[in-house]
Amino acid sequence: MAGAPGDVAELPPRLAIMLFRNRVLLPGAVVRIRCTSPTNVRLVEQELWQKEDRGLIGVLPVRDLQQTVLGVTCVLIASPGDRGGTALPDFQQCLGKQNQELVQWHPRGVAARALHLSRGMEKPSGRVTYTVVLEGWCRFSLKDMNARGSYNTARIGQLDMTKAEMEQAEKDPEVQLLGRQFKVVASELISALEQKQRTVGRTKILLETTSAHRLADIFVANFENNFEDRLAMLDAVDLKQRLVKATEIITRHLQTIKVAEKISQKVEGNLSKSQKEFLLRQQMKAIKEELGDNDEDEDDVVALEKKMQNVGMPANVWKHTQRELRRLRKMQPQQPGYGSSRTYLELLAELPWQISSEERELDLVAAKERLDSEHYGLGKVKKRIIEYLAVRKLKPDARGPVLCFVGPPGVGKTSLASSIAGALGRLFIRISLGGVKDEADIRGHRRTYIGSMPGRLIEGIKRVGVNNPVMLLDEIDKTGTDVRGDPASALLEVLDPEQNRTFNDHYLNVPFDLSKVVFVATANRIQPISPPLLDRMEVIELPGYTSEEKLCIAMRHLIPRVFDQHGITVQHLKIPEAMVELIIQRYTREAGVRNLERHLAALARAAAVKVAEREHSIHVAREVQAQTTTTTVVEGGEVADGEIDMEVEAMGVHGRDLANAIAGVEPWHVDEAMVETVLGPPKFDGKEAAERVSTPGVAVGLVWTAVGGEVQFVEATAMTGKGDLHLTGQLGDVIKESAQIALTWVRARAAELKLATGAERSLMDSRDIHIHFPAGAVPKDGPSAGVTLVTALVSLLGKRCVRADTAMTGEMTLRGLVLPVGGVKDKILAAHRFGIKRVILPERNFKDLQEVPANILANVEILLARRMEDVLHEAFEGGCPWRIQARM
Ligand SMILES: Nc1ncnc2c1ncn2[C@@H]1O[C@H](COP(=O)(O)OP(=O)(O)OP(=O)(O)O)[C@@H](O)[C@H]1O
Repeated sequence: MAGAPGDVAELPPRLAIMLFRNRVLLPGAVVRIRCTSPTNVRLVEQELWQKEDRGLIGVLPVRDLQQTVLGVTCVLIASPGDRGGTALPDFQQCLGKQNQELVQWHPRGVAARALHLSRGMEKPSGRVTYTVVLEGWCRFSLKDMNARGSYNTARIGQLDMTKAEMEQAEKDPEVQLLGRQFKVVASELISALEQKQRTVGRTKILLETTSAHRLADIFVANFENNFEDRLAMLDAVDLKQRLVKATEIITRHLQTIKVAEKISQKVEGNLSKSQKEFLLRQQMKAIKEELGDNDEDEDDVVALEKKMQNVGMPANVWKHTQRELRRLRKMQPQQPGYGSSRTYLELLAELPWQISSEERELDLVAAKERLDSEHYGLGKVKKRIIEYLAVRKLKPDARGPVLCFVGPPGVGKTSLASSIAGALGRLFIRISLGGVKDEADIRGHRRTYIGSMPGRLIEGIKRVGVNNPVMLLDEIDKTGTDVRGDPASALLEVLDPEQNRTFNDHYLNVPFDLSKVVFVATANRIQPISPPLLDRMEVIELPGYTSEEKLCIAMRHLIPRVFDQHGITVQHLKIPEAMVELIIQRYTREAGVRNLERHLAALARAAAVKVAEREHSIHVAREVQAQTTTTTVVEGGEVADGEIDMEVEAMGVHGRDLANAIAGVEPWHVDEAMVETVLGPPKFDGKEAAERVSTPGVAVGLVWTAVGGEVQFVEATAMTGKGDLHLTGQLGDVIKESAQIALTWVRARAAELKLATGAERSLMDSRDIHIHFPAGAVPKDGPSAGVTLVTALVSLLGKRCVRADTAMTGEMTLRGLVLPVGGVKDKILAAHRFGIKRVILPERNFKDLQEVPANILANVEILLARRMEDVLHEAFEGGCPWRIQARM
């Protein structure tokens, strides 16, 4: 017998029959069965095992009418788990009784051949068993059944067509169409299965190589478990009927798969978010474990959460934090945004939501002592600070004004603020606002920006770690406005007690209570501070120091502090008062004491080097001494000690120093030469004014700048031209106008002032005048140079020099009136520092003189002028050389 299953050459008229209970073998299907019942063992033995060509047997489905078990274990190899059906359709009646069992034979069966046979023995009983792999071959019909020994044989009739008949039938277009239809459904099923399991490769090959009707049997045998459907397939002898039935069964199967797929998707979707999250988390954990990754990040987040629980966040902030934490948990550390989210949460965890430093009971006497011990002078300022502290003591939650110290650099504004913190027993934090032009610097950037950060205030609060520090808003006048917003308006919110309770930093995005913070501000000038901001502060002015004050500050505060900072003591260095005075006069000309402190530090550094060297030489000298005690041998008549001395000298220590070092520590006295060695030649010699005013056309003015009062020279020169005025030296509009006024006034009074008469007059008017303000890189503005400008012009045109010891200030009008100006105290101090002995002031600035220390007034002669003529009268040696008619 040859050919594939289904290709029927010829079937024998009689076949031994094996009964398949509730199961159907279809042509092309392969099953493995284990035969243990005596009937089947005998059948296999006689019909298959003992026959050489391992012949054919008939497999006949039987339906159980009584649920008992036959001794046949049937396993469908290609479709395991064949369980069979239980329904009873209209069955061709073929009742038989066997072993007391009621079964119903199906009138059609399938001839099968054994692909494989094996014989076994049951262990305890010694009974023989067979395992047979059968392949369905072709359909037959049952004509009658006879017993042959213990099993049945049956007369059969061939149902399937022969190969030739089949080829003929396949040409039928309807068969072809049905065949194609079936193959489409079959391939769809294969693709559907392919997505789920990748073991359908063999079936796919069959799809391409096998004819449709044979495939129909194979597919139903493989994919359909239903007994009735399989029976119906067995009964479908006609090709068309078979293809239709198979298409129907396979389509149904396909639908089932699709529906099952949909359902499972739906079920998956219905898993609650948290269940899904849990599942994924578990999976992630398992993967991490598998990879050996430690769970540090997760632990970190837990630690972060714990930390947050303990910082006492307000309820709304805690809610917000929880949301953010949940977001973080869902992220992978490598994911973009993880880092920023973490940094943000860390900030939330680090902010002192509830942490306040304990404010000790305020002792006003101690506070005063402290202020006095840390700062020399500043009586009025200290008084105001004590008042401020007293109010806080009586009413701790009082919303007092914000103190704003205004004054030139180095006058102690910062250190006063830190003394306030010390007196209150609070921590101190300094926020530098110099150059802040972006509102985001105060309020932070929104987190949507890359690299966003909290503002300086929140950053400061985080740094200081308590919510009630003394916060110094340093250089509040240096905040500017540009397209990036107005920092001053953000500061308004900060300084307003009504609003700062819920200060909103853009980065933080939750309100932070700044109401417990004590704010103190500093500024060099009041003018740049916006009026609303200024309105929220109480301005306390700190003018510059006199030389005497500077001397006291240096002796009492700066020198001890500088010594301490450099690790030296009075045993190492002594700076006499005269030398400090020298430094003040010749090396500094500032309102504060910052440069003075710097110079003293330079001396201390030089002393530190000396001390270190000295200690080294003592060390070396001791070694030398130790050596000299043993080295007493004379070589070539020379004493070895001499050689050793030379060796020590080579290391940079002079014999005298060494002697000193060995004798004991001598303090190093600072003298003039030493000052010059360390600080260089003096910067100011007191002769500058005299040199500069030695030619006509130069006058000495006093101006007020951000760094206090300043001495300002005005130089004027004339040249042939058209009578134009040229101005240089970075001048603002107001000062330019002052120059114009001055020139007009002088030209208008040329005759009175006897500067020019008749023809000279027109000559003078046709000359160009050039006025220059030295220190050309420094911008200058303001009206107070008016009188100086006139004086310089009169000096130029009258060809007489002004007095070198006299400086002046004052605005002037076209009528020659001298108007009062600001910053008088600073200006007088500046003049004093400069070595100027006489100062001409507008008469109405008289009241400002009360602020000037008496020792300054004793050294500087103050001349008050109401009119320009008065100024001119005092500005030149021996009074005004010209007759001036005073008129109003
Ligand atoms: N009256 C004073 N008594 C003792 N030390 C002083 C006095 N005035 C200033 N100092 C010292 O001078 C130095 C500079 O002072 P500080 O830094 O407070 O100046 P500032 O006015 O804040 O300057 P800036 O405007 O540049 O910030 C500090 O070491 C300070 O202690």
